[in-house]
Amino acid sequence: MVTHTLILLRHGASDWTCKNLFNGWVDTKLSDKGREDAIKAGKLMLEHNLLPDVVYTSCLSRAIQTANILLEVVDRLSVNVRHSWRLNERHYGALQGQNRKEVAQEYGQEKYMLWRRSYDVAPPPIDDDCEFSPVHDARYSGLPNDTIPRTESLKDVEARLVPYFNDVIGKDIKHGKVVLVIAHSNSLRALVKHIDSIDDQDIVDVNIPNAMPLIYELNDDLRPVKSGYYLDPETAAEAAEVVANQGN
Ligand SMILES: O=C(O)[C@@H](CO)OP(=O)(O)O
Repeated sequence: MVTHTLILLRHGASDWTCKNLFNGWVDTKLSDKGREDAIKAGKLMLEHNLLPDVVYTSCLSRAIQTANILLEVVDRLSVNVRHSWRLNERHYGALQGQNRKEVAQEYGQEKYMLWRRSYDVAPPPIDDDCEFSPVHDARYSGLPNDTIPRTESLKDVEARLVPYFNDVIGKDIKHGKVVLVIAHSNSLRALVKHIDSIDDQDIVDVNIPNAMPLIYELNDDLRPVKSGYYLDPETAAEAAEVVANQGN
């Protein structure tokens, strides 16, 4: 049976992640640590001879910066990098720009975790006149106004992302290209949920660490031949635990 390689990677740490702020669709940039994260991820992929033929990223700078740094490390700056808003982080609504710890303290741990990790509960929506709203951002000017989210649950992310995975990214995978997808904590949770057929309840416990390559071998139907695995499972598990506890 022919299998195809898909590599999923969350961008390196952003400047806001380091300050414990919710990012969402806000165009935060990589921190110094995030740049180092991207270099390490590239080196690890090089060590394992996992070299992308094509890269898909979101429209957000932290993912694009990660792609650029990583491609330089693996000496593949010439590969196509395709951007899509469908790979963007989940829109965190009115929580964008707020401190995780303060949100947890103000609304309580249960609500905080419901907003952060539940499948179908979205945070309160952002106002269009808020400085963190994407409605006036030129990169989304081609989208109908009602397609631009004001908040999203993981379910909403899955709905906008899975068709793009199946119809666009999937085409390259089926053509035998090694595909690297560089996205975000929650857009990758939605993708992993879809690929691994994870239950709505169980996805609550899945956390994706920054810049840890997660490898899938897929068949022609884009179904996993075996479950996804991290190239450095121990470090990935520790880093996922840190993500899970952010804000506690
Ligand atoms: O801030 C965000 O948008 C995400 C990380 O990118 O946060 P969390 O992991 O808490 O969902």
